Parts: sequence; structure tokens; C-alpha cells
Amino acid sequence: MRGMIRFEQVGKVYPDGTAAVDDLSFEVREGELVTLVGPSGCGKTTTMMMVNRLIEPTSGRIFVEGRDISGVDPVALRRRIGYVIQQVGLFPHRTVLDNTATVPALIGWKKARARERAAELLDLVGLDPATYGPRYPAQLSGGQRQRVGVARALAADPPVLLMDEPFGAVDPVVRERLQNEFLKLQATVRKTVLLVTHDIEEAVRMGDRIAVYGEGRIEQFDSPGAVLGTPATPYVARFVGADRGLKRLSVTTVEPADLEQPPVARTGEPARDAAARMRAEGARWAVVLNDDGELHGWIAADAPARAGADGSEPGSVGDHARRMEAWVPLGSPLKQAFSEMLQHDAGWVAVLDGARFVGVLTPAKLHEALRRSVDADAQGIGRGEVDFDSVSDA
Ligand SMILES: Nc1ncnc2c1ncn2[C@@H]1O[C@H](COP(=O)(O)OP(=O)(O)OP(=O)(O)O)[C@@H](O)[C@H]1O
Repeated sequence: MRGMIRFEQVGKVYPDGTAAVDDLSFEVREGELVTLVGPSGCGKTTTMMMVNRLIEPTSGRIFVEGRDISGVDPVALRRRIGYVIQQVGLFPHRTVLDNTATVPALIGWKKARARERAAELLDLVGLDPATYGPRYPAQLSGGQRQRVGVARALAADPPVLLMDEPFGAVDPVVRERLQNEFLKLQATVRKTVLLVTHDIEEAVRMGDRIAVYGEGRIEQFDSPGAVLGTPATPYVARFVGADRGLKRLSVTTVEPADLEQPPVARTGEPARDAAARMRAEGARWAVVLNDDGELHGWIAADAPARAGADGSEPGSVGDHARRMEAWVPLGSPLKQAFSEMLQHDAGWVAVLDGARFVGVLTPAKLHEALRRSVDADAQGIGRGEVDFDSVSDA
């Protein structure tokens, strides 16, 4: 199947002569989340509202699920398209449960079934239906209202979701939490999503692909990595900002190939043996694991010798190990690894796969991973395929 949403040379000129968008062509694949990002007034909302026919284009054609929507009844069309907006637009005199059940009720579901579905959806977005279902919108926080907006849009299980600044009305901390929650939710529901934002960070974090808007047209339509790594035009480079290398840290993940393997000591082994091994390998420290291969901490190469300086027995590795606070799961963004390093003032972070220790990430390896991902995008290949020499020579 071709794109779930497809724009073919679409233009919109408002009756007063304002040309909001011009010659837009792009498609959103099934299950893909595409973010539309750009400054105020560049035509993002116009683009979005043409998909559910709240606005009609003046030229070109738009297809949803393979059908030219100019021939589809707008009401029938909107049943297939969930819509989440910044102001949420909950009915103030209706309970949260009834607000969430709005669309299923509208399309003729029996009341009991609609409410059951609404309760499921509230649960899915992290709101306990027993607690929050009976409340009215005014009795919720901004973040909770936003979640209800998402639950309501998903209630009738539409294949397509339009989201216009869905996390815009909340503070940055809540915003990041809602973004992460939505990404987790999207990993299970796999809707085809168009999300409008003016925030490049949000676009990068949320989008499988990003459309960067200039004045009424798309300047670049590509993966977050490519937009940050190889901006197509000077406009895009300015828009993503001089700190795009930093932003890239949020979209590049820690992979097994990025890790170093330091010497490993076990909690139960004699400290003297571990120290001898570290000396032989020229290492100043070792990672300490317990018998199940789980991270216990780390040990300095000279710790046993210092402890035994007074002639006493240095004991086991466990006696000298220090806790390791800086760790991240495999697959975390590099940004998280970097932030762990800074927060714990650590020269490296441990990387875990579940509870299992898989290696450490050092600042040099982090830098290398970042360079590798820039190169991979520039060459249009996977990160693992980048020739290491070409990275260090660059
Ligand atoms: N009904 C209308 N009549 C005339 N011009 C309009 C109308 N609606 C929007 N516009 C204009 O069309 C252009 C694009 O507007 P649009 O709302 O799509 O931008 P946007 O990128 O979503 O902006 P924002 O981020 O501020 O919401 C703007 O210049 C706007 O003033």
C-alpha cells in the first residue's frame, strides 16, 4: 500500500488572497509518525486541517487510505481520523469518562460498550478510570487534560491521528513526560500520525520523519538524524540551530558496537587476584559484577594494595567495590548517557541489557557514535556500515 496520507501538489489560498501553502507533495506511511515543524504562520495547521476536510485545498489532491478525500463524506472521513488539539476542547459539563466516550457514542456504539472502551483508553494513557472517570475536566491538571484528549482521539480506534501542538499547553517537564508516554503508546497502537509543532526538539524526539516548513512549503522531509546531520538548505540549518550536534544526541542510541569492554572482576574473588589482572592489562579500574553477571560497581586497581599496606589481608573484590550510579539501558539516547556522566561526575557509564552488564560507554566512544551517525545519514546507510576509518579521518 502506498502512503496512508498522501499530498499531491496541494495548495491553499484563503479567500482574502493569503497563500498558506503551495505545491505540497509528501506522504505518510502506515504506522509512521511524521512531525510538521516550522515557525508560526508557515502553514502547518492549514496542512493538517485539510486532511480531515476542516479546510478545503484550492489545488491538488489529498489521499487518505488510498482514496481521494474530495470524494469522501467529511463525517465518514473524520470517523477514520482522530484529532488532538492543544486546547483539548473537552466538554466542561461532561465527565472525563463521557468525554472520552464521545466519538464511540457518536458513531452509534451502545452506551455501555462506549464507556467500557473509554475506561480502557483512560487506563492506556495512564489515568485510573475509577479515580478520574467521574471527574469533570476542570478537576484535572493540564497534563491530565491533555491525556484525556489523546484517549478521546483514540477511542474509536481510527487508523489516522492528527495532533496539533498536542503537548503545547503544559510546562516543559510534564511535556517531556507526555511525549515519552505517547511514544510508548504509539509503539503499541501504531497509528499513522501527523503531528504539528513549532518546537524542533519535539519534532526530533517524536518524528520517524520530519517535514521542516519554510514559508508555505516543505524545505526538507527526512529522518530526524538527516535533518540535524545534513540540513538540505541554509534555511533548515538556521532553523535546526547551531547546536544541532547536541540535538542529535537525543536521536542517536547507544548500540553494542559503541561499547568498550573493561576488565571485569567478580564480587567473590580475592581482591589481590583482580588487582594483578588489572595491572597486567594496564587498567586503572575494573567493573565489578556479581555471580549473576549483574552490575555491582567498580574497583580501582590500587584499592587492594592500599588496603593491604598495613600488612592486613586485602579481602575480596566485594569489600573494595564502590557503587556505580552512572548506568543506562542499551538503546538509550546518547543524551541520557551523557547526562548520567555529568550528573555522577563519572568518566564512563555502564550499559545494561535488562540486568545484564554489556559494556561501558566512554566520552571518546560517545563522540565516535555521534560522528558515525552523522556519516551514516550523510551517506544514506546504516550506522553499523560506516567505515570506522572514514569517521576518524573526517
Ligand atoms: N482563515 C484564514 N484566512 C486567511 N488567512 C489565513 C486563514 N487561516 C490561516 N491563514 C494564514 O495562512 C498562513 C498559514 O497559517 P497556519 O495556521 O496554517 O500556520 P501555522 O504554521 O499553523 O502557524 P502557527 O504555528 O502559528 O499555528 C498564515 O499566514 C495565516 O495568517
